[in-house]
Amino acid sequence: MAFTNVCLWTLLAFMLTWTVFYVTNRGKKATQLADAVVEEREDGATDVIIVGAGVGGSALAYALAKDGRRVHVIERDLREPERIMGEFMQPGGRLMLSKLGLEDCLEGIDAQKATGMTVYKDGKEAVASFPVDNNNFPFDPSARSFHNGRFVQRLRQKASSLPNVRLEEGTVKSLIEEKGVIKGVTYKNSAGEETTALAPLTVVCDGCYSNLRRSLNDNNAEVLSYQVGFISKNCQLEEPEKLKLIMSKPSFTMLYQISSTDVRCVFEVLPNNIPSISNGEMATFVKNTIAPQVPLKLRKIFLKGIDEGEHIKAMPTKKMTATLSEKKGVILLGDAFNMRHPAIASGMMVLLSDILILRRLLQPLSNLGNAQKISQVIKSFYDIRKPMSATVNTLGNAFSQVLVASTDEAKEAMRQGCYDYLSSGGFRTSGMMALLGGMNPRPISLIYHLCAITLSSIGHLLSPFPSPLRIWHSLRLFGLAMKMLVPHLKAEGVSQMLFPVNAAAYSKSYMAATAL
Ligand SMILES: Cc1cc2nc3c(=O)[nH]c(=O)nc-3n(C[C@H](O)[C@H](O)[C@H](O)COP(=O)(O)OP(=O)(O)OC[C@H]3O[C@@H](n4cnc5c(N)ncnc54)[C@H](O)[C@@H]3O)c2cc1C
Repeated sequence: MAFTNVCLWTLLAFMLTWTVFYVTNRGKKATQLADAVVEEREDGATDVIIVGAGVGGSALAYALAKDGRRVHVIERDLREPERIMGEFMQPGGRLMLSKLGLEDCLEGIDAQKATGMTVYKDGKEAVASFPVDNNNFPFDPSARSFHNGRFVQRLRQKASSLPNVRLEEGTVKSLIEEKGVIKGVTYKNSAGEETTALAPLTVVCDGCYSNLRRSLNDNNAEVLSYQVGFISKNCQLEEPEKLKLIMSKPSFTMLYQISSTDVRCVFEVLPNNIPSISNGEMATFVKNTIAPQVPLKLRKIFLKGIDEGEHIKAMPTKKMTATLSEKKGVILLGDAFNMRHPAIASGMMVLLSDILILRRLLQPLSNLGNAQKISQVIKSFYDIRKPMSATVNTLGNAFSQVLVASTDEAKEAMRQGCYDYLSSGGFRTSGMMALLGGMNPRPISLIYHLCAITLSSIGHLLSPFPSPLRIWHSLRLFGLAMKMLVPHLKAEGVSQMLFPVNAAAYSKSYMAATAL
């Protein structure tokens, strides 16, 4: 007893000493920072240069200009983009848009309401809806799907309608750097002249093919697969409010309404086996391999686009963990900063959440020329974004792996388990849909549901009785699940992800009903 008491008191004393040391040290650091001689730059009329006016660059330009910053956005091509990415805005993303005052950019573009999805596997189907009674989500629980280019144009118009935003067509060639501080960019303007722009802060938001990232960090994107898509025009899906997810082979196929008359058809192919689009092999692959797996009631619409010779496009799907740059005076954002598999269509949501966080952190700074303070902002930004970004990144990467068909019994059991879980209704379905919709960005909930899927898949595999072979497959399935989850957790930072206070703070600040 006496020994236990001594141990407890020693531990308490240690913790008290550590706390006092930590608090004092933090105080000292803060004072040092305030006293530090910081370089205040006066670079003329611009506060922020933004490279790229895609989803992120345009939204950020609007947010910062609303706070009074003078923003110069340089975009390579101001025509309406035609892409097969960024066509589905999750409910969580719509909440972020509304907090940024940009919700009206989803209006006037014939965007379609989506309330969930219908999942198809081996002749069976199940409906999974976004939960309508989620007390933690203070917004309309529905998504919107649309032509990405129309949405981007609305964002650009909205940003450039502000007098303190200058949106210019030009291609940024390089960043101007002096002693580790980014001072601006060199770019080719629409007249073809090489010129420069200077500002105390440069935000690089040049998308998934970013050229500028290389001069800021050595982060490399990993190509996971390709998404191949085309549009079937002048048609409407049965129950158009539900995205159709088909668990096909080699991986998933999706159909969703992107306007009142256009249906996006998209499927995934693995990197080592991509039929050529230009010589017609892809169209044949669609007809002979993918179409027969599309349920009969959807097949006519699926084939319509191919039969009418609609353009087929392929996009690499990539993943890249977020890494901070050592350089000062610069922020990387959007796909140039962080990417996850797009199976759960959430890249824009993470990006808009990032913009909200950055905007809030930058608001107290009267002058963006204090490179040291900007560095502090970036470090805080990196931590605050974790609940949303880590949940979405881990879910996207794990979900995409589960959706790949396999002849391996353990992998297939996991895939079946995922279908069963999503189609079971009740708490399991609503929990997963809240995660997929960005309505509950809590890593701990994600881990809970991923573990539950694993355990129910194992239960399924062992039934009706646990033979030695079934036990062996179950153990392998468990190993696979760990292999799927652990690297993602490690990449996102276990402690940052699992510390529940971070998620609670994020929800309180960024998911609350109140405007920012
Ligand atoms: C196949 C696929 C499907 C996806 N589907 C979805 C989805 O349904 N929902 C979702 O939320 N997310 C989805 N995503 C992710 C989402 O599209 C991205 O996260 C989002 O578009 C990133 O926005 P961004 O502003 O970083 O980049 P972008 O929107 O790509 O914008 C980058 C801009 O920078 C410009 N630019 C590039 N280089 C230069 C330069 N040197 N100088 C000047 N300008 C330059 C480009 O022209 C472009 O306008 C998908 C991704 C993929 C790959």
